[in-house]
Amino acid sequence: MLKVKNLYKSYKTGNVNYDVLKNISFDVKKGEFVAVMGPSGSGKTTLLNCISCFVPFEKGEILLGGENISGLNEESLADIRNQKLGFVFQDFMLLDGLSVIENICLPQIIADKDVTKMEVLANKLCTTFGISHIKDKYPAEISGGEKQRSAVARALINKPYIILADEPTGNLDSKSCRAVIDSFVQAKKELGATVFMVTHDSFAASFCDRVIVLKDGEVYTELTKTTNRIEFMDRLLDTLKKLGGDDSDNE
Ligand SMILES: Nc1ncnc2c1ncn2[C@@H]1O[C@H](COP(=O)(O)OP(=O)(O)OP(=O)(O)O)[C@@H](O)[C@H]1O
Repeated sequence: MLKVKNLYKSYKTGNVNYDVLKNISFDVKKGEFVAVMGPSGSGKTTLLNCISCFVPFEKGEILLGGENISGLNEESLADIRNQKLGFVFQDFMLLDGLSVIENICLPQIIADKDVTKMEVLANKLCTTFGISHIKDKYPAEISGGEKQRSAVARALINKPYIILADEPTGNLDSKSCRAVIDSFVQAKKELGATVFMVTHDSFAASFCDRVIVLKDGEVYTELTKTTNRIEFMDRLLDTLKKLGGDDSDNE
């Protein structure tokens, strides 16, 4: 579903080039729930932004559903962003002037889809994520967890290849955090969704199938859940502790 091959990305500050991503390679299979973790500054957001087609990269390849996005023009990248990617952001990015159901329909409206069909799809997603009772409310009238579940529903309405989530639990209390993670797990189980999430939160990451750990712009290690969530979280915390990062602060 997602293939990253020998990816390099640098930023130029003055005359100096800083290598931020160095020879990153990994795959995410259809229906997998994968997290990216690592210390602050290790390149997680930059990696997500490259996959999101938001920032260009110098070397390497990113394939989405088999299609190589390197070298595509801005118009094609915009199409990919709208039709093949679903986004869930830390601060929800719901439009205040639209109701929950209108927010969920937004990617379909942008893609100029049929209104009746989009309403059917949006209502189904509301049922799946248990937000039918708030679908006519506005973002200011719903809780943080409900906002995130609405954002997950919106990310899924165009049936994207993959959902990209940037710190989706970062602003939430533990109950709302759990609601968001449950909605990803549900999207994976019931809709076969593929989810790729950047997080500092080992509790959230412990619900994933696999965690890619970055250090100084390189893949330090990949951890796969083999037995149960608690054992996986212990291994994650051990690994993050060895890195000396700031990611073991959620327990
Ligand atoms: N637009 C930019 N211009 C120059 N340098 C940048 C830019 N964006 C990020 N960087 C640098 O790239 C490195 C990686 O940043 P990035 O935001 O990807 O790390 P991160 O792992 O997501 O960090 P955090 O966990 O703190 O969010 C950092 O050293 C950062 O200062």
